[in-house]
Amino acid sequence: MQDNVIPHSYQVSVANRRALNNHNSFLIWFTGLSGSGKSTIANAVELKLHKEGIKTFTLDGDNIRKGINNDLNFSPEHRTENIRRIAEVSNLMVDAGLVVLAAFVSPYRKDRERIKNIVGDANFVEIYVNTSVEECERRDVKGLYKKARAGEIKNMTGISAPYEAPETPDLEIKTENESIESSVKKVIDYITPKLKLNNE
Ligand SMILES: Nc1ncnc2c1ncn2[C@@H]1O[C@H](COP(=O)(O)OS(=O)(=O)O)[C@@H](OP(=O)(O)O)[C@H]1O
Ligand SMILES: Nc1ncnc2c1ncn2[C@@H]1O[C@H](COP(=O)(O)OP(=O)(O)O)[C@@H](O)[C@H]1O
Repeated sequence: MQDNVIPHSYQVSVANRRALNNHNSFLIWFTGLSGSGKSTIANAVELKLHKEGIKTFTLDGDNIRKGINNDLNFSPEHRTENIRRIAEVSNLMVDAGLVVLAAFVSPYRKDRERIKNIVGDANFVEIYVNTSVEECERRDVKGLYKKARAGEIKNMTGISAPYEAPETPDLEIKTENESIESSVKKVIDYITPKLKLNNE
């Protein structure tokens, strides 16, 4: 379908943009159940980076499922398409020189593999926010687990739809007996060396 689409070659490269920003650009992908802590950690990490002068952007359900992906539901096929589009948007933002933080349930391993292929292995950090479904249900931040138990929500990840945990994430955060500050510090410690430009 795209055979006759021939990309233009641009004169400003991603390396030029990174150099201008004086930091590297890449995608930090948070995966985990609803209520596991993805948004909380991503937001706090972004704030810390922003205060350090790092150019960032956060992608999450609010700006994606209510906007560009408002045609998608929670069927396996639509979740796959949801993640594919987010990966493509992330790829553009990484090319634009940003540190992108993405917080999505992203329950399927093959979909997360595809993100890595789209943005490139070197530009992808996978963080598994590992919180048990029991704890997520106790937290029930948005009341969705209650609705799922009552049969009002179908395909609820962890209850009536699968979550395929990462086997070799770059970083695993277990939030159950850990403060938010401590989880955030683990992420910051992991990504800080990656912010340095490759030629430094
Ligand atoms: N059926 C079902 N399963 C899981 N989550 C549900 C569902 N229905 C609505 N929600 C709410 O939508 C948020 C998950 O959207 P995502 O785009 O991250 O999902 S996915 O990656 O496409 O699986 C998720 O947000 P978070 O709580 O921030 O994870 C939920 O609030
Ligand atoms: N170590 C932790 N890291 C992140 N969230 C935590 C942690 N400990 C407790 N929480 C709580 O868990 C909830 C996570 O909700 P949220 O960030 O919206 O999850 P998600 O984005 O994965 O759906 C918040 O109420 C948060 O205060």
